[in-house]
Amino acid sequence: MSRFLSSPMTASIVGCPFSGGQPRVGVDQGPIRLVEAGLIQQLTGLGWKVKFDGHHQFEDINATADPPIGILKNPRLVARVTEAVAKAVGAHAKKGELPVTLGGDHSLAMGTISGTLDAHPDACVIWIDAHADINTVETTESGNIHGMPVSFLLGLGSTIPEFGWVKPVLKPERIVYIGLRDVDAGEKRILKENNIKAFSMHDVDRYGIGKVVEMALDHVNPTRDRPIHLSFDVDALDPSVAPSTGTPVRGGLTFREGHYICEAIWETGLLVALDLMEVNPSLADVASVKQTVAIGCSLVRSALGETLL
Ligand SMILES: NC(=[NH2+])NCCC[C@H](N)C(=O)O
Ligand SMILES: [Mn+2]
Ligand SMILES: [Mn+2]
Repeated sequence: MSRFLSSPMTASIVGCPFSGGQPRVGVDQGPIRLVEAGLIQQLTGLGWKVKFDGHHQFEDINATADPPIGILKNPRLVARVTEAVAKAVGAHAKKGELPVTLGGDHSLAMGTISGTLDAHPDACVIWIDAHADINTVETTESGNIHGMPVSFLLGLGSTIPEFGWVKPVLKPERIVYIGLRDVDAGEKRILKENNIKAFSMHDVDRYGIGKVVEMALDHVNPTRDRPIHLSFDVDALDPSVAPSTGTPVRGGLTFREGHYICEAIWETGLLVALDLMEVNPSLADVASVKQTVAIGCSLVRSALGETLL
């Protein structure tokens, strides 16, 4: 059950084979592998009506010259792809469907969250990640835009005309993080200055995942009536659980902690959009890839109502 979705409950798969927000090839194959692994049939099996008419083809966006802006890499490409994703996600959400966006790198969340907030302006965001992805144009050291989407959504840092379509639609009190353990110095400052709530792995150890999810919801959704956008970066999980990802960081969530988060968000009845990002099937050995893709599918199933009993 989700309070904001129309019946029959419809999941719209937004497949985004896109890697322009970071340097490693292969993350664009993530959505393809997730669908090949049977994700659509699995969701149908849970009782969802599933809409999927192929992965997005961003090829007409590709070809043109795209020199760095400052140190930002592929800025025009990322800007135009995320704009297209915002439109797709927004259109699904406005029809009362649940957009399930499969990445691709996490820069895509600039699009997915913009789309969600267009359809549900009072939505909050729960961001599951090893990283805060909140670098600004001023603080980024890598120039990889997948480390920056949150700052664009909040309107932090200096603006770039190429990203003019991104409106500062997100308020700092409407986002909460779980799983952080690799946060750049500049990002720590931004989190503090803007009073953004984050639960690191230290908090998960201290309180347990059950309490952390409850505290996260109390912060962004105290009266449990706001729509929820869940943005899940697979690198939030420990690399022993989900090895095939571009920026693994040890000390992450266990298999059950990751799934618990998805189950608990589903249980709120408030889910309106889901992102599953950063699965990179070209990293690590065949068995690790298979494991990571399988976990990507099972996280999505958990967020869409699969129960253990
Ligand atoms: N979506 C991700 N995996 N992000 C990793 C970001 C790493 C680093 N903080 C950067 O800005 O480059
Ligand atoms: Mn990450
Ligand atoms: Mn991320």
